[in-house]
Amino acid sequence: MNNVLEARHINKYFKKPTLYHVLKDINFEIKKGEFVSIMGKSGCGKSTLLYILSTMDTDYEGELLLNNELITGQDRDYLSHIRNKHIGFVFQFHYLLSEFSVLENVMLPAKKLAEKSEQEIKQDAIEKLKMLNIEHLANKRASNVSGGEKQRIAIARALINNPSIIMGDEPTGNLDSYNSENVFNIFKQLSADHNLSLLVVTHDEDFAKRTNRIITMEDGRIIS
Ligand SMILES: Nc1ncnc2c1ncn2[C@@H]1O[C@H](COP(=O)(O)OP(=O)(O)OP(=O)(O)O)[C@@H](O)[C@H]1O
Repeated sequence: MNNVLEARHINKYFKKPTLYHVLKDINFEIKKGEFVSIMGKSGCGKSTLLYILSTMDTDYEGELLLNNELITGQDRDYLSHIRNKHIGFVFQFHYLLSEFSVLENVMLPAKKLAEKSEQEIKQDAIEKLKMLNIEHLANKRASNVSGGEKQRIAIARALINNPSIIMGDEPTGNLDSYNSENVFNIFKQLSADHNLSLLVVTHDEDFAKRTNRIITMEDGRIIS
């Protein structure tokens, strides 16, 4: 009952250029507060799986549940709403809008959700920046901060709607070891102190070893 995310018998086929069975009977669950990593060689299907789990790709077989609600088969508008409300994303590249301020970047997903006033959203964004020790950057342009700071801003943005789960696709892939460690510690703290679930695709074994659980994929299957 405590599952935030559940994948049941997920299969995925790419139909072009030839039929390719890319995900093969994927089953797993992520509990509240769990910090889980996904590892596997290049091409084993990690990004394809993350795309499905994040509700972006709906062309698959099987069932996906988010907070015990069946997500599979819901229409696009509903999925977009669910995604914005319950899932925070942190990518290898931060995708911040460079001409906007740091504060405006963090506020954007909450504005899109449109459930709070501008003033409330601003307060929430400042609170997230404080949580990540980057409140002093609030009024800087996003283009004028360092790489490590950009990733912390991206994490603040991922947290703005108080999601149930953070999904990361190589979130430390573009960072040096100091900043990677920083991101790891932030994730660890979010899971331990805020009971947030995290699911992170990574090639970094040192990072993965220190998460609660490693899901290892090989040739489209979970092997451990
Ligand atoms: N749109 C597509 N059409 C056909 N095949 C695809 C498509 N997207 C990915 N693939 C293939 O599916 C397989 C899984 O790709 P995926 O990107 O999920 O791997 P990955 O484990 O994330 O790899 P990496 O670690 O390099 O990011 C690969 O063989 C890839 O070439």
